[in-house]
Amino acid sequence: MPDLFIGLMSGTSLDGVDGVLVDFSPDAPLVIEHASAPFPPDLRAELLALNTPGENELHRAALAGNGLMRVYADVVATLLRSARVAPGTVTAIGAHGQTVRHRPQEFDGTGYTLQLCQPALLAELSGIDVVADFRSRDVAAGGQGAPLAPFFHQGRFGRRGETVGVLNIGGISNLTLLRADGSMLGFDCGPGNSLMDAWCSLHTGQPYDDQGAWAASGRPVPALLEALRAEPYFAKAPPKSTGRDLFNKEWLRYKLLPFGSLAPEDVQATLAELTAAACAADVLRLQPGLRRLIVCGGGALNTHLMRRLRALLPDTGVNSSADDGLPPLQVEATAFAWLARRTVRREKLELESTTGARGARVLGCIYPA
Ligand SMILES: Nc1ncnc2c1ncn2[C@@H]1O[C@H](COP(=O)(O)OP(=O)(O)OP(=O)(O)O)[C@@H](O)[C@H]1O
Ligand SMILES: CC(=O)N[C@H]1[C@@H]2OC[C@@H](O2)[C@@H](O)[C@@H]1O[C@H](C)C(=O)O
Repeated sequence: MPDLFIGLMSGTSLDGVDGVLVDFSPDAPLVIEHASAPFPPDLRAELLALNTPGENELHRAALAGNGLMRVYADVVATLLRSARVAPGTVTAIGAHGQTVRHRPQEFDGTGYTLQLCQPALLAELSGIDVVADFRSRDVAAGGQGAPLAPFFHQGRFGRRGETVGVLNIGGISNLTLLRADGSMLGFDCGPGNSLMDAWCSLHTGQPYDDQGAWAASGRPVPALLEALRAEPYFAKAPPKSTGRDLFNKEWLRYKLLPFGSLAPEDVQATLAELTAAACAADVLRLQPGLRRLIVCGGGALNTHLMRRLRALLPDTGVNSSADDGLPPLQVEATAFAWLARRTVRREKLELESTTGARGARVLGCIYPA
C-alpha cells in the first residue's frame, strides 16, 4: 500500500515553491513527482517587502498568505495530475509557508518565528489535510525553531558507523552533522545564496548567478571578506539559526560602505567566498576530518560554489545529494512531507541537539480537509 504525502517548501531565496509527492512505504522515501512554480512578480515583491517592517502589515500579510496558498494549490494540482493520483489517496500535505520574520528567544525571552501560511485555504483548495506551522512549538519549548530538516537528513542520509555531513545551501545555509555514534547536530551556518542573488539581480538583472559563472569571473576582495566574516553570528556556538532578519541587502550595503567602489564581479566573488568559507569553517571547527559532505539546496547547482567548498575542505568528499538519489531541489520539500507524516502519527522529534528545545515534541498543526 502506498503511503503518500506531499511536501511544499518556499524558502528564504524567495524563488518560488518546490513540491514533491512522496511514497513513504519503501525503506527510503520515494519521490514520485516533483513540481515547482515561480512566484508571480507582485507576490514575490510583497513577500520580500514583508521581511522588513512596513505599513499595514497585518492586512498585507493576510493577503500575501492567501496568494501564497494559491501557488501552493497549483503545485499540488500539478503533482496530482502528473502522477495521476486522486487527492483522497494523499494522507496530508506538509506546507512550510513563507518565513517573513525569525526572532526566536528574543524580546520577551520566547520570541517568535513567523511563516505566512493560510492552511485552511489550502485544505479548502486541495481537498487534502494540511499540516503547517512546524516551527512555533519548537520555539515555545525554548528552541530556535530551525533548522528542522536535520531530522529528515538523519533518516535519509545517515549511515550506520559513519559520520556524514549534510549541507543545505538555500537562501540561508544550514549544516547537519550525523555522527557515527548516532548523535547529531544541526544549525544555520549563515548566508547561502541570498546575498549573491541580491547582488546579481542588482547588477545583472538576473535573479541568480547561473552556475556561479559571474562570481568565477571576479576575484574575492580579502579585506571585504574579512569584514563580512567579522559578523558575530559566525563565531557563535550552536544551537543557532538566522535569516533575512540579519543577512539582507541592508547588512551588505552597510558592510560595503568603507570600501568605496569595487568591481561588481569582485563583490560577487567575495559573497560566494563568504558562503563557502563560513560553511567550510563550521565543518572544520565541529567535525575536523569529515569524509563525506552531501550538498543540497540550489547552491549545489552553483558550480563555482561547489568548487570553492572542495578547495576549502580538501580532506572531505563534497558531492551533490543527487549522487545519493535525491536531487538538491527536492530535499527540503521531501523533509516537509516527512515532517507532516510525523505530525499525523503524533511522533515526537528529539529536538535538543539541533534546535536547543527543552525536549522531544510533536511539531505542526493539522487542518482537516
Ligand atoms: N543553476 C544554478 N546556478 C547557481 N545557483 C542556482 C542555480 N539554481 C538555483 N540556484 C540558487 O539556488 C537558489 C534556490 O535554492 P533553494 O530553492 O534551495 O532555496 P530556498 O529553499 O528558497 O532556501 P532556504 O533553504 O534558505 O529555505 C536560487 O535562488 C539560486 O541562488
Ligand atoms: C526560519 C526558517 O525558515 N529557516 C529556514 C531557512 O532556510 C535555511 C535555513 O534558514 C533553515 O534554518 C530553515 O529551513 C530549513 C528547511 C530547515 O528548517 O531545516
